[in-house]
Amino acid sequence: MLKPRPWFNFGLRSSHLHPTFSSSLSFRCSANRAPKSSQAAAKDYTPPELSESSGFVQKVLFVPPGVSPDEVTEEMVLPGSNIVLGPYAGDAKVKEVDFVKSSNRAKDCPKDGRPEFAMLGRSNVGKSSLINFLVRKKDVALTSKKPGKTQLINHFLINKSWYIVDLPGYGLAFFLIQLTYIYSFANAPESARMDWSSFTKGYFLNRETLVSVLLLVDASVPPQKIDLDCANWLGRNNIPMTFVFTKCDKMKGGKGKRPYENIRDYQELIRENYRHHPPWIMTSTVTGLGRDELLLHMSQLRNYWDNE
Ligand SMILES: Nc1nc2c(ncn2[C@@H]2O[C@H](COP(=O)(O)OP(=O)(O)OP(=O)(O)O)[C@@H](O)[C@H]2O)c(=O)[nH]1
Ligand SMILES: [Mg+2]
Repeated sequence: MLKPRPWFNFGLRSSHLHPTFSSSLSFRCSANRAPKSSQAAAKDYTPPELSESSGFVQKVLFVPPGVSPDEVTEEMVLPGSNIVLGPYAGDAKVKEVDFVKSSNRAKDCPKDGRPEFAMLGRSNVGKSSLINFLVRKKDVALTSKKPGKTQLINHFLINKSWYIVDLPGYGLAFFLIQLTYIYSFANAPESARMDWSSFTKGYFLNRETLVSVLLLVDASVPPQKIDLDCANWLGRNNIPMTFVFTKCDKMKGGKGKRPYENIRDYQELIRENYRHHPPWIMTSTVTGLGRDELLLHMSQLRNYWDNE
């Protein structure tokens, strides 16, 4: 039996064709106020006006267990995110990390019942780097400039009490095809694009101790259909997720969009599919953006999980 995770009922729409509420999330990052660095990007993003109804708060902010939407104030929203900090947050420091094992099937993963967070995202999005960043160690998880580095389900035990799980990336074919400029693949059916191995899918569908997926999305490129497909697949299967935008330090020049613009575009697409916006947060392993905030978010989910 999967433990209920009531904080993650985002209400995935059955059809992607019916956006029911308009674009009400107020990004105050206008083109005239383009931030100079990614840190500035996070600071420049201000949460929506909280004077509006609690229904509005629920649509754009992630309100965790223990918090009523009516009591949310701007100070409670973690910088560079839509995440409200609640009473379950705490004990967010990483004091020690141990690599436990690599598994090639969900069945072989640790069975000690400890809660875990899984890193999911396209190959090369920065999953392994984010783990090293969170635990402040260089080489706990192996990273590479070339996609396809992580091939198994890798469990890292934090403070002897919870796990971060590194996974192989999806979309390797997509990545290679993009490189060779064959864009037709982008129009392939979802099933064809969701090319990550069935063992990874088995992990998501059967892992009882999974508190949340961290779905990593590269903020330095425009929204990719494969990432939206992945979010929808998780939503359809009631698997809780947090969007973690990576590489927020990368600044595009010329016509290239800046990370916060890509994030805004991505969120507009997500909003079409969900009644409540899932939690999201901006990060950069280069500038340190989002580390403490993400750990706090993970702590509130984990502590709630532990107490239920
Ligand atoms: N500029 C920048 N580069 C990053 C960031 N995070 C990761 N990278 C780089 O992205 C590349 C891929 O990182 P990995 O962590 O190996 O990516 P992965 O998602 O684990 O890739 P697979 O194991 O192939 O699925 C490496 O060259 C990293 O240095 C970031 O926040 N900013
Ligand atoms: Mg990796």
